Amino acid sequence: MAFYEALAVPDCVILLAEDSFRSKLVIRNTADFISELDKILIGWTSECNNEWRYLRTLCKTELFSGKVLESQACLREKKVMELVEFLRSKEGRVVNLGELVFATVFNMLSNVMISKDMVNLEKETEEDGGMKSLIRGIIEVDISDFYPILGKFDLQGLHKKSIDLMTKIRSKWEAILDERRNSRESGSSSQHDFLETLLDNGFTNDRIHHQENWSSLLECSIYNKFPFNPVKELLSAGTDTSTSTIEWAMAELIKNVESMKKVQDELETKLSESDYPKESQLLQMSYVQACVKETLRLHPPAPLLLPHHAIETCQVINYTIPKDAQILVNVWAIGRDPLIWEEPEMFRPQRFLSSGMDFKGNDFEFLPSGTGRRICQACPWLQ
Ligand code: HEM
Repeated sequence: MAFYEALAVPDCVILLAEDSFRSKLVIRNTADFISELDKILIGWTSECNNEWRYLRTLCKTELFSGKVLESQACLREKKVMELVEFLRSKEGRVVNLGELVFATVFNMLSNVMISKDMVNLEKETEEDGGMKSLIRGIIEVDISDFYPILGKFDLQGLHKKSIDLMTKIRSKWEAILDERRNSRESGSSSQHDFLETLLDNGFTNDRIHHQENWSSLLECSIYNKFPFNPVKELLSAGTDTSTSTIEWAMAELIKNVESMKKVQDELETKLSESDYPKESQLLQMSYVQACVKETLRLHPPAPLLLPHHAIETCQVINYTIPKDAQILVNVWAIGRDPLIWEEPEMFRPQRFLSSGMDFKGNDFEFLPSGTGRRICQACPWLQ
């Protein structure tokens, strides 16, 4: 059994597997990178400064508290039912499940954020303005986000593409903001969404857009690819992670007939008495929950988490972690470590049935949502 140690460096937690340290932790000097990240985004800011703390608290109370999540359950259930109805209407025809799940998750989140569907299940329409491909473009991973030294070579040709994308997205968001401000001014806005919370809390358009930094941000490698306001950041953080988990779960279940049968049996038994699936019923579906965990073990949507940074030099076992090192925790490798997991490459949901292990960041062998103070904001509450 590998020995794992959690080291609380201020600002981050480093996880070590004693015997295979190097393969699970990548460290590099990032002084330049860090100076770029002093601007404000929840997930990509290097510092747990006041702005980060403020946004994180705002998200916690307004989006992810038990009470808020419960009050929004019917909205998510409605979106799931729309997807089911849509699939029913396509019976016997080929559908792209990944695209449909992406649109469903995106609309779940956009309704919470701005009380609107932003993409159409059937195809991209004039109304959604091609939002789906814009968001897909933003979350395309740029290798230089993890290895900034490669940034100047723009190996994937993403630099120019990102600037075009961000300009388009910005103009769409300006229209949404203007519309909302106008309806607030005329007293006709009755929305209770996250955008309303931001406006109630005094967020100006400039602050929402980080307008004052706009031109300088375009110069820097990370910022020109990532959304500049909390609404957009949450939309992109939540959509691809959830979609990839659902796509991988379906792919694994299609390959593993026995597991698929168990899922179908559980769904049939637990859902037999209701007209439509309710989130509260998920609590009784232990096998479905085990499948989600097993999917996240094998296919974590953020295999290296987000980059962490050591704010002071420290010693971990025999290794010196230098001040300003950027730390990438390879949770993909940890999730497949043969010293921890029996038959690690196999999809075996039953391993979670008796283990009590979850993704709240307390079990260092299984960290799909990270751990410590920078743990995913949404995951610990999604049990
Ligand atoms: C399957 C679903 C998801 C997975 C596996 C996941 C995973 C992660 C991971 C690994 C991190 C970085 C943690 C670290 O570096 O220590 C993260 C951060 C974050 N996630 Fe998620 N995520 C998911 C869904 C969501 C959703 C639905 C939202 C919001 C609607 C969200 C919002 C965030 C935010 C705001 C952060 C940054 C937190 C901070 O740095 O303070 N995530 N997530």
